Amino acid sequence: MKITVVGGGYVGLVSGACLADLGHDVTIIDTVSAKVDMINSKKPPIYEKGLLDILKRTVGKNLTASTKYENVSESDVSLICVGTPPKKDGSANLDYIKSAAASIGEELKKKSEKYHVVAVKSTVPPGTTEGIVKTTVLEYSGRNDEDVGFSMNPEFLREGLAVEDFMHPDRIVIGSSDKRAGDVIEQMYEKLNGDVLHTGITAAEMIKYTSNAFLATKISFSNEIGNICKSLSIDVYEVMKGVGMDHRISPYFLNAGAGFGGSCFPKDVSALVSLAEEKDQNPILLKSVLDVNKTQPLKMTEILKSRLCSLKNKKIAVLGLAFKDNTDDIRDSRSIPVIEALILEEADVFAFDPMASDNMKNIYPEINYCKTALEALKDAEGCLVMTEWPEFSKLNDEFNQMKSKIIIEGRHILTIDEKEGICW
Ligand SMILES: NC(=O)C1=CN([C@@H]2O[C@H](COP(=O)(O)OP(=O)(O)OC[C@H]3O[C@@H](n4cnc5c(N)ncnc54)[C@H](O)[C@@H]3O)[C@@H](O)[C@H]2O)C=CC1
Ligand SMILES: O=C(O)[C@H]1O[C@H](OP(=O)(O)OP(=O)(O)OC[C@H]2O[C@@H](n3ccc(=O)[nH]c3=O)[C@H](O)[C@@H]2O)[C@H](O)[C@@H](O)[C@@H]1O
Repeated sequence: MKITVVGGGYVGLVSGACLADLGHDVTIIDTVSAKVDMINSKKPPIYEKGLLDILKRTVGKNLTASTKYENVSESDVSLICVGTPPKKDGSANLDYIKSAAASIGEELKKKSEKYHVVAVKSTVPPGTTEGIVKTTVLEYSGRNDEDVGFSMNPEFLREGLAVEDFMHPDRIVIGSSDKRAGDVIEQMYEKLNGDVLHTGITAAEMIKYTSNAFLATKISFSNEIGNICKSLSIDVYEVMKGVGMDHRISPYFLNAGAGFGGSCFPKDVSALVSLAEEKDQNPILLKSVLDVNKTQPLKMTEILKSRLCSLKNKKIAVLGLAFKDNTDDIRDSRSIPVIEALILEEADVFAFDPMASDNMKNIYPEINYCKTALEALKDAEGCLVMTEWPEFSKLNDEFNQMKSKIIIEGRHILTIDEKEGICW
């Protein structure tokens, strides 16, 4: 199958590379020429485990990247994977979606014999695929919806595990305007084993928001229970282990701590709140999910301040800058409000992250970036652990180099005894 992937970011690049690895002919289109050049040189612009090997196997054979849309009309499917970032009011900015749909439409105008399916993989509010993508593609192409099909095929991959998740999905959701379009998308995934669910287009759009909102709710719920547990001197991890053994609950996403970051949970829950409010609903549960998440990281600096009295001019180690382990992505990382608070308290911040320091330097050039955890910890008076990097579990003697061993953990990752959890 010939596939055009529009947008070469986390979702587009991983999806495009994996689809090429499954044997399809794939062209990734991105407006940023530096990204396109890197992909064509087999250098992933983002870090994802396994991605480099796939690019080595496929670029120059059945995977190519381009800034031009010229191959669209020859392909069977175009997958829209551009960003849908939050606007100031929390609603989703759909400008990139509209512009991608217009460019696809212009290309489809040129050769109009071949049946083509436009599928949206980006996370979009219900109504977007039909209300914006379909109308724009049909307007710009001059075609009708008999020879262009439309689908919404949400992506559920996690950063850091993106290749693994794409290749081994729990489910493949295919929302489509008609059976023909849905069957083309199903065929695209025929080599994968996930359960396939065909739905209407708006239901598929809503499945994506609901999945992310539910996972975010599990985390904020665990954090609230964790805060209660801390006040009662109970270990929330022991509690959640017992709770998660009920198969109706499941043990996943019950890790209490500094809260959820990343480019999707905060953005998607806010967009769902905004959608609900547009329809005169008051989504109190979802608003609380965001409220718990906002206050959670600041509890860490509060605890630290209560232990040290003042943070002024004190060396504080921040371990972990990425929003989670195995990624260099710092979007909405819980370490951002923590660094902000430490700067306000005039602390001397010494940060270490195995991958994300360069990205954080662009936001906070004024703090110190260390090459090792030891460099950050040596003579520090306090330490905040912000990311669940597995290698932090191996740290032991390094903590003995601290001036005072006050260690507040926002993730349940350390194995040493002298530590305090944010909510356990
Ligand atoms: N990052 C993730 O783990 C996941 C993201 N999603 C959703 O997928 C969508 C994309 O997310 P990411 O890949 O993280 O975004 P990203 O920001 O990493 O990538 C988007 C890419 O699209 C390109 N682009 C923008 N406008 C374009 C246009 N008109 N034509 C061609 N390229 C264009 C940008 O240059 C950028 O490289 C979002 O809706 C997100 O919510 C869904 C599942 C997982
Ligand atoms: O739509 C998306 O972009 C993606 O969002 C999340 O994936 P991702 O944000 O990459 O990472 P997660 O592993 O879900 O972690 C998100 C945040 O929650 C935190 N988290 C996770 C699990 C947990 O139990 N507790 C907890 O605080 C992590 O530290 C991290 O900050 C979803 O897990 C994916 O299914 C979805 O496709």
